[in-house]
Amino acid sequence: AVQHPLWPEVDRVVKQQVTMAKMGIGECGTGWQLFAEDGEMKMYRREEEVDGMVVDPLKAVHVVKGITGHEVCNYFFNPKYRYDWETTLEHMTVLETISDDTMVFLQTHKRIWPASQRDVVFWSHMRKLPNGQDRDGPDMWTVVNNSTESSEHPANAGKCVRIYLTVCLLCQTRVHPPKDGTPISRDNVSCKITYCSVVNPGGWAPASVLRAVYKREYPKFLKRFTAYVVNQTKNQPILF
Ligand SMILES: CCCCCc1ccc(-c2ccc(S(=O)(=O)CCO)cc2)cc1CCc1ccccn1
Repeated sequence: AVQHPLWPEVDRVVKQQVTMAKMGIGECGTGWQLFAEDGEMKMYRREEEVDGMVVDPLKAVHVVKGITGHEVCNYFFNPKYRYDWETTLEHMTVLETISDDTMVFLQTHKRIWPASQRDVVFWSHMRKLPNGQDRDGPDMWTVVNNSTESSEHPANAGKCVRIYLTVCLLCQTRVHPPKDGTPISRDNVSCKITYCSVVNPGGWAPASVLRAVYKREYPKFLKRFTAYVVNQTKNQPILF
């Protein structure tokens, strides 16, 4: 089949992001600070600035009972659910459907005072990853979102400041088979979620405002999103 022009970049960025997401916090270099903790969820950030702008990389690790990596990635990737869980989303447009696992989105996020409103254009790709070493272990699933250009939606042409991001959601399903050989239920599965993001806020925004936004919004986003997936799947057959 003829390759889409974005495909080589998608494949390269996905492999690069998954490799980094798999690395433990200790292996990801120094300077990571734990800035939020809630039960199984631990959120780290590194304070980094590029041209005086805050671009703090973020890495969150969470373990959620009762859901699988395939289910988590489906609800994160599929646009039809996004308004249900993405609290700061004002508008989302699918600019292009490249394939059933690769799409291009335009999103405008609600304005956060005193900064100006932001928008973002990114490709989003969902993929099952071979689990390599242990053949019979459950697979890993990932969704990678990466900023891209759109000639129809040039950056900073309207009221919004264009942000640039790379996001990786990496999910590993864990199955704890019941001792008595009964069929596996949702009580026997859990999902280890690693969420990595680097966001360049585009135009200038005060470092204190950005860091306050991230400190408030990221824990809220991950808790709300995972609770949403638990609620959506609880009475459905398990999707491995
Ligand atoms: C002055 C504020 C400037 C930054 C605002 C900003 C930046 C990035 C994003 C954002 C974060 C995650 C994604 S995603 O993981 O791809 C999921 C699909 O939506 C896409 C966009 C959002 C927001 C708005 C504030 C904010 C910060 C975190 C989390 C949520 N909201």
